Amino acid sequence: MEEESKYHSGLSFPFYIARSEICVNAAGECIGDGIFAGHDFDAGEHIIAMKRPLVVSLSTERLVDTCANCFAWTEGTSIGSRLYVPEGIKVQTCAGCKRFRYCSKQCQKEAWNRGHKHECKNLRPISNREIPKAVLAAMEILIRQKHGLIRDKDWEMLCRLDTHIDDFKRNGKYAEIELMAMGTSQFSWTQDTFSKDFVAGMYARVLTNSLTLITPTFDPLGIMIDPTLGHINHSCDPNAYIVLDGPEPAIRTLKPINKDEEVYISYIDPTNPYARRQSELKARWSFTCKCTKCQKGATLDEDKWLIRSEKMAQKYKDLADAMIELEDLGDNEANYVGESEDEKRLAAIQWKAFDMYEDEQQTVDPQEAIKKIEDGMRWCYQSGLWPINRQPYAAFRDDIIVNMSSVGNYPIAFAQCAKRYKYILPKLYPEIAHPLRVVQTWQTAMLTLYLASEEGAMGIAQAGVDMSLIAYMLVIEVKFMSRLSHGANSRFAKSVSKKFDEMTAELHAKLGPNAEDLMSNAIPRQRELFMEMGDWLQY
Ligand SMILES: C[S@@+](CC[C@H](N)C(=O)[O-])C[C@H]1O[C@@H](n2cnc3c(N)ncnc32)[C@H](O)[C@@H]1O
Repeated sequence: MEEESKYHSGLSFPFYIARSEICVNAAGECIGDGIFAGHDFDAGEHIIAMKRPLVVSLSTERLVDTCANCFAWTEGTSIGSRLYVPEGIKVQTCAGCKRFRYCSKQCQKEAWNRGHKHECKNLRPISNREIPKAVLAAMEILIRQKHGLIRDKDWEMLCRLDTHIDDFKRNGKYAEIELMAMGTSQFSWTQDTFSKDFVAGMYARVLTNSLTLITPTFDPLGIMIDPTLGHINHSCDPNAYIVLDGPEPAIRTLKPINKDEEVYISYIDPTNPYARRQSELKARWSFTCKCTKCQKGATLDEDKWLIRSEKMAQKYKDLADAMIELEDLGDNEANYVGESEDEKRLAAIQWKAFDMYEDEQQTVDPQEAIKKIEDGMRWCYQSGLWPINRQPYAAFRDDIIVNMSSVGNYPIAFAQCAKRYKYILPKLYPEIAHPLRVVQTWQTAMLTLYLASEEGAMGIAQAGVDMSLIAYMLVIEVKFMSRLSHGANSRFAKSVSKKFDEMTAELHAKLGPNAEDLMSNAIPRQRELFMEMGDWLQY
């Protein structure tokens, strides 16, 4: 790989692929590979950075506003937290296929040469048809291989990834795989090259080995499949993560990793309770997770309730009983709490919370989503069962911030950010340069800055509060942490640095020659005031 040689010159190769002890079958035999550190790494370093994943497929909603080559998402956030996207950028539809859009002639040309020229004409007659992203990804893989556009080494590594066909046959989903594979063959015009079974295997491989394509601020854009990235195994207590800098994915370390230690990322939200993590991994990736965290079972913070199940208010016991009677909660393994009657009630209450969460996540209209999120947050809060950092209570809060911002209710979004900053981020992401902690702090900083620019900070600032200094304090934090979370040369870290420079210049102009002293004296007090704002809202 040409990109490999530029890293760690003088050091041994940064990673290697070998048999992993975590992937074992029922007989205890190692049946899978993983990625291992080629030398020692500190936290906040990158292990691999590559030019782009082998194949990417944008989700249907993102096809209209995202460049299919460099993945620049052109819709700006109202609070400016996506400053890494060049200003004024727009995407234009490919005149041939009318499906993909590009932000420049250069991007269109790169995609064309990478393989689009072999599919563009064939996609034209089906331009109005919605094609699932996994089918589009499998189509691209087959087309590129048919035309000799995938390197032998990549193809060989890709084909080594497990298809999990036997699991699909066992869980009754194979018929669906075959159907999708038929579409993949037909739309890609590769029936002459690849057998039906081979295509079914490749489609299944995409389903079980793809990762989420994300922006540098972790908004999901689609899926990516890559032979190297696809070899990284999962842990609910990962020592690494994947971050994208435009089209360039990098594996970065969350914790120090010693030479020959296995590198793990998390395929799911590792802040979820034990049973939910297990069930999600089993359903989507067909394995029973035995990572160090799962070995501790439901004993960690993610599984703590505020009170014991038998202490639940009678009202909630009654509601739970009604739910158990009405809903089919028999197969409720993702919410498993325990065997007693009260624990089963607790599982039903939790089921309802996650059901509400999944429903609001599917809701496109922000006003409607806000109503659903508020119902969900109230459910968690008023039940008296949820610690503030237990899921999905914490995840509801992330969504209320996004939706309140998108309808222009910045004061509430801000107060929720303050609560999250004070109570949730340090608990859920104890590593200070955890990429989600950094990105959410950045979102808070930009929201604060926006409010600082509004007359009277839209009525939220109280005596003594200086919103621009609070924003500055948060930007300083992100500036230092983003070097570790995203890399000093990443577009994200550079856009944060640029914002920091602009804010520094403005504050100097406003405060005069003693600006530095004035700021360093005032910031600790502003931090205290910001922390107090974390208690403004009841929930
Ligand atoms: C993206 S692949 C990772 C590479 C894979 N080990 C291989 O050799 O092809 C995902 C698959 O790896 C296995 N796997 C990943 N993490 C695992 C874990 N923590 N425990 C058991 N199996 C795991 C599962 O079979 C899963 O479906």
